[in-house]
Amino acid sequence: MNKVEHIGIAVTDIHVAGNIYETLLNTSVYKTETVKSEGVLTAFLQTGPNKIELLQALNDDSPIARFIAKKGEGIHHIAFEVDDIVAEMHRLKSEGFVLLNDEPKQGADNKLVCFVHPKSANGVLIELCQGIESRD
Ligand SMILES: CC[C@H](C(=O)O)C(=O)SCCNC(=O)CCNC(=O)[C@H](O)C(C)(C)COP(=O)(O)OP(=O)(O)OC[C@H]1O[C@@H](n2cnc3c(N)ncnc32)[C@H](O)[C@@H]1OP(=O)(O)O
Ligand SMILES: [Co+2]
Repeated sequence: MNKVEHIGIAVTDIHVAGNIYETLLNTSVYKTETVKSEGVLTAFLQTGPNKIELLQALNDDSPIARFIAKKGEGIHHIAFEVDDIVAEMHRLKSEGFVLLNDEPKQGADNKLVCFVHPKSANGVLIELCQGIESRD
């Protein structure tokens, strides 16, 4: 695990939240992206080396919709950058962590991602991210 790649925040309206975080961080949303496979619309902001990913549900089946229904808006996950997501998935699995996908899957912002169940990490949903351009 190299560093925190982004912090994911579940929001009901990505435009309202985007304006709030642009003012708060004194920066602009640099990318919005729909990830249909995840049922999410995302918006990214960067301040220094840190990224914030705002996430709005595309439909009621979205994990974001279920999260907000249960817990309201707020921090949804912490994503870590890894060099080799397959190797990290094997390592975590061998250490007994519960992975939510068996293969890396397409994430936002040009990443391959995998999620670790919150029950494996003291109630925190963890995302592993590998930049697609860094794959050989
Ligand atoms: C990929 C695009 C983008 C990117 O960065 O590239 C993203 O980050 S997309 C983010 C959205 N996608 C995901 O979150 C995929 C992984 N998530 C899941 O598979 C589910 O959301 C899961 C399994 C974490 C929860 O599923 P579900 O909500 O259907 O189940 P429960 O409501 O029964 O939850 C089980 C248990 O976990 C607690 N929970 C749920 N979500 C979270 C969370 N984000 N953080 C912490 N805890 C969470 C929930 O409260 C239940 O606990 P319990 O004690 O039983 O109430
Ligand atoms: Co994320």
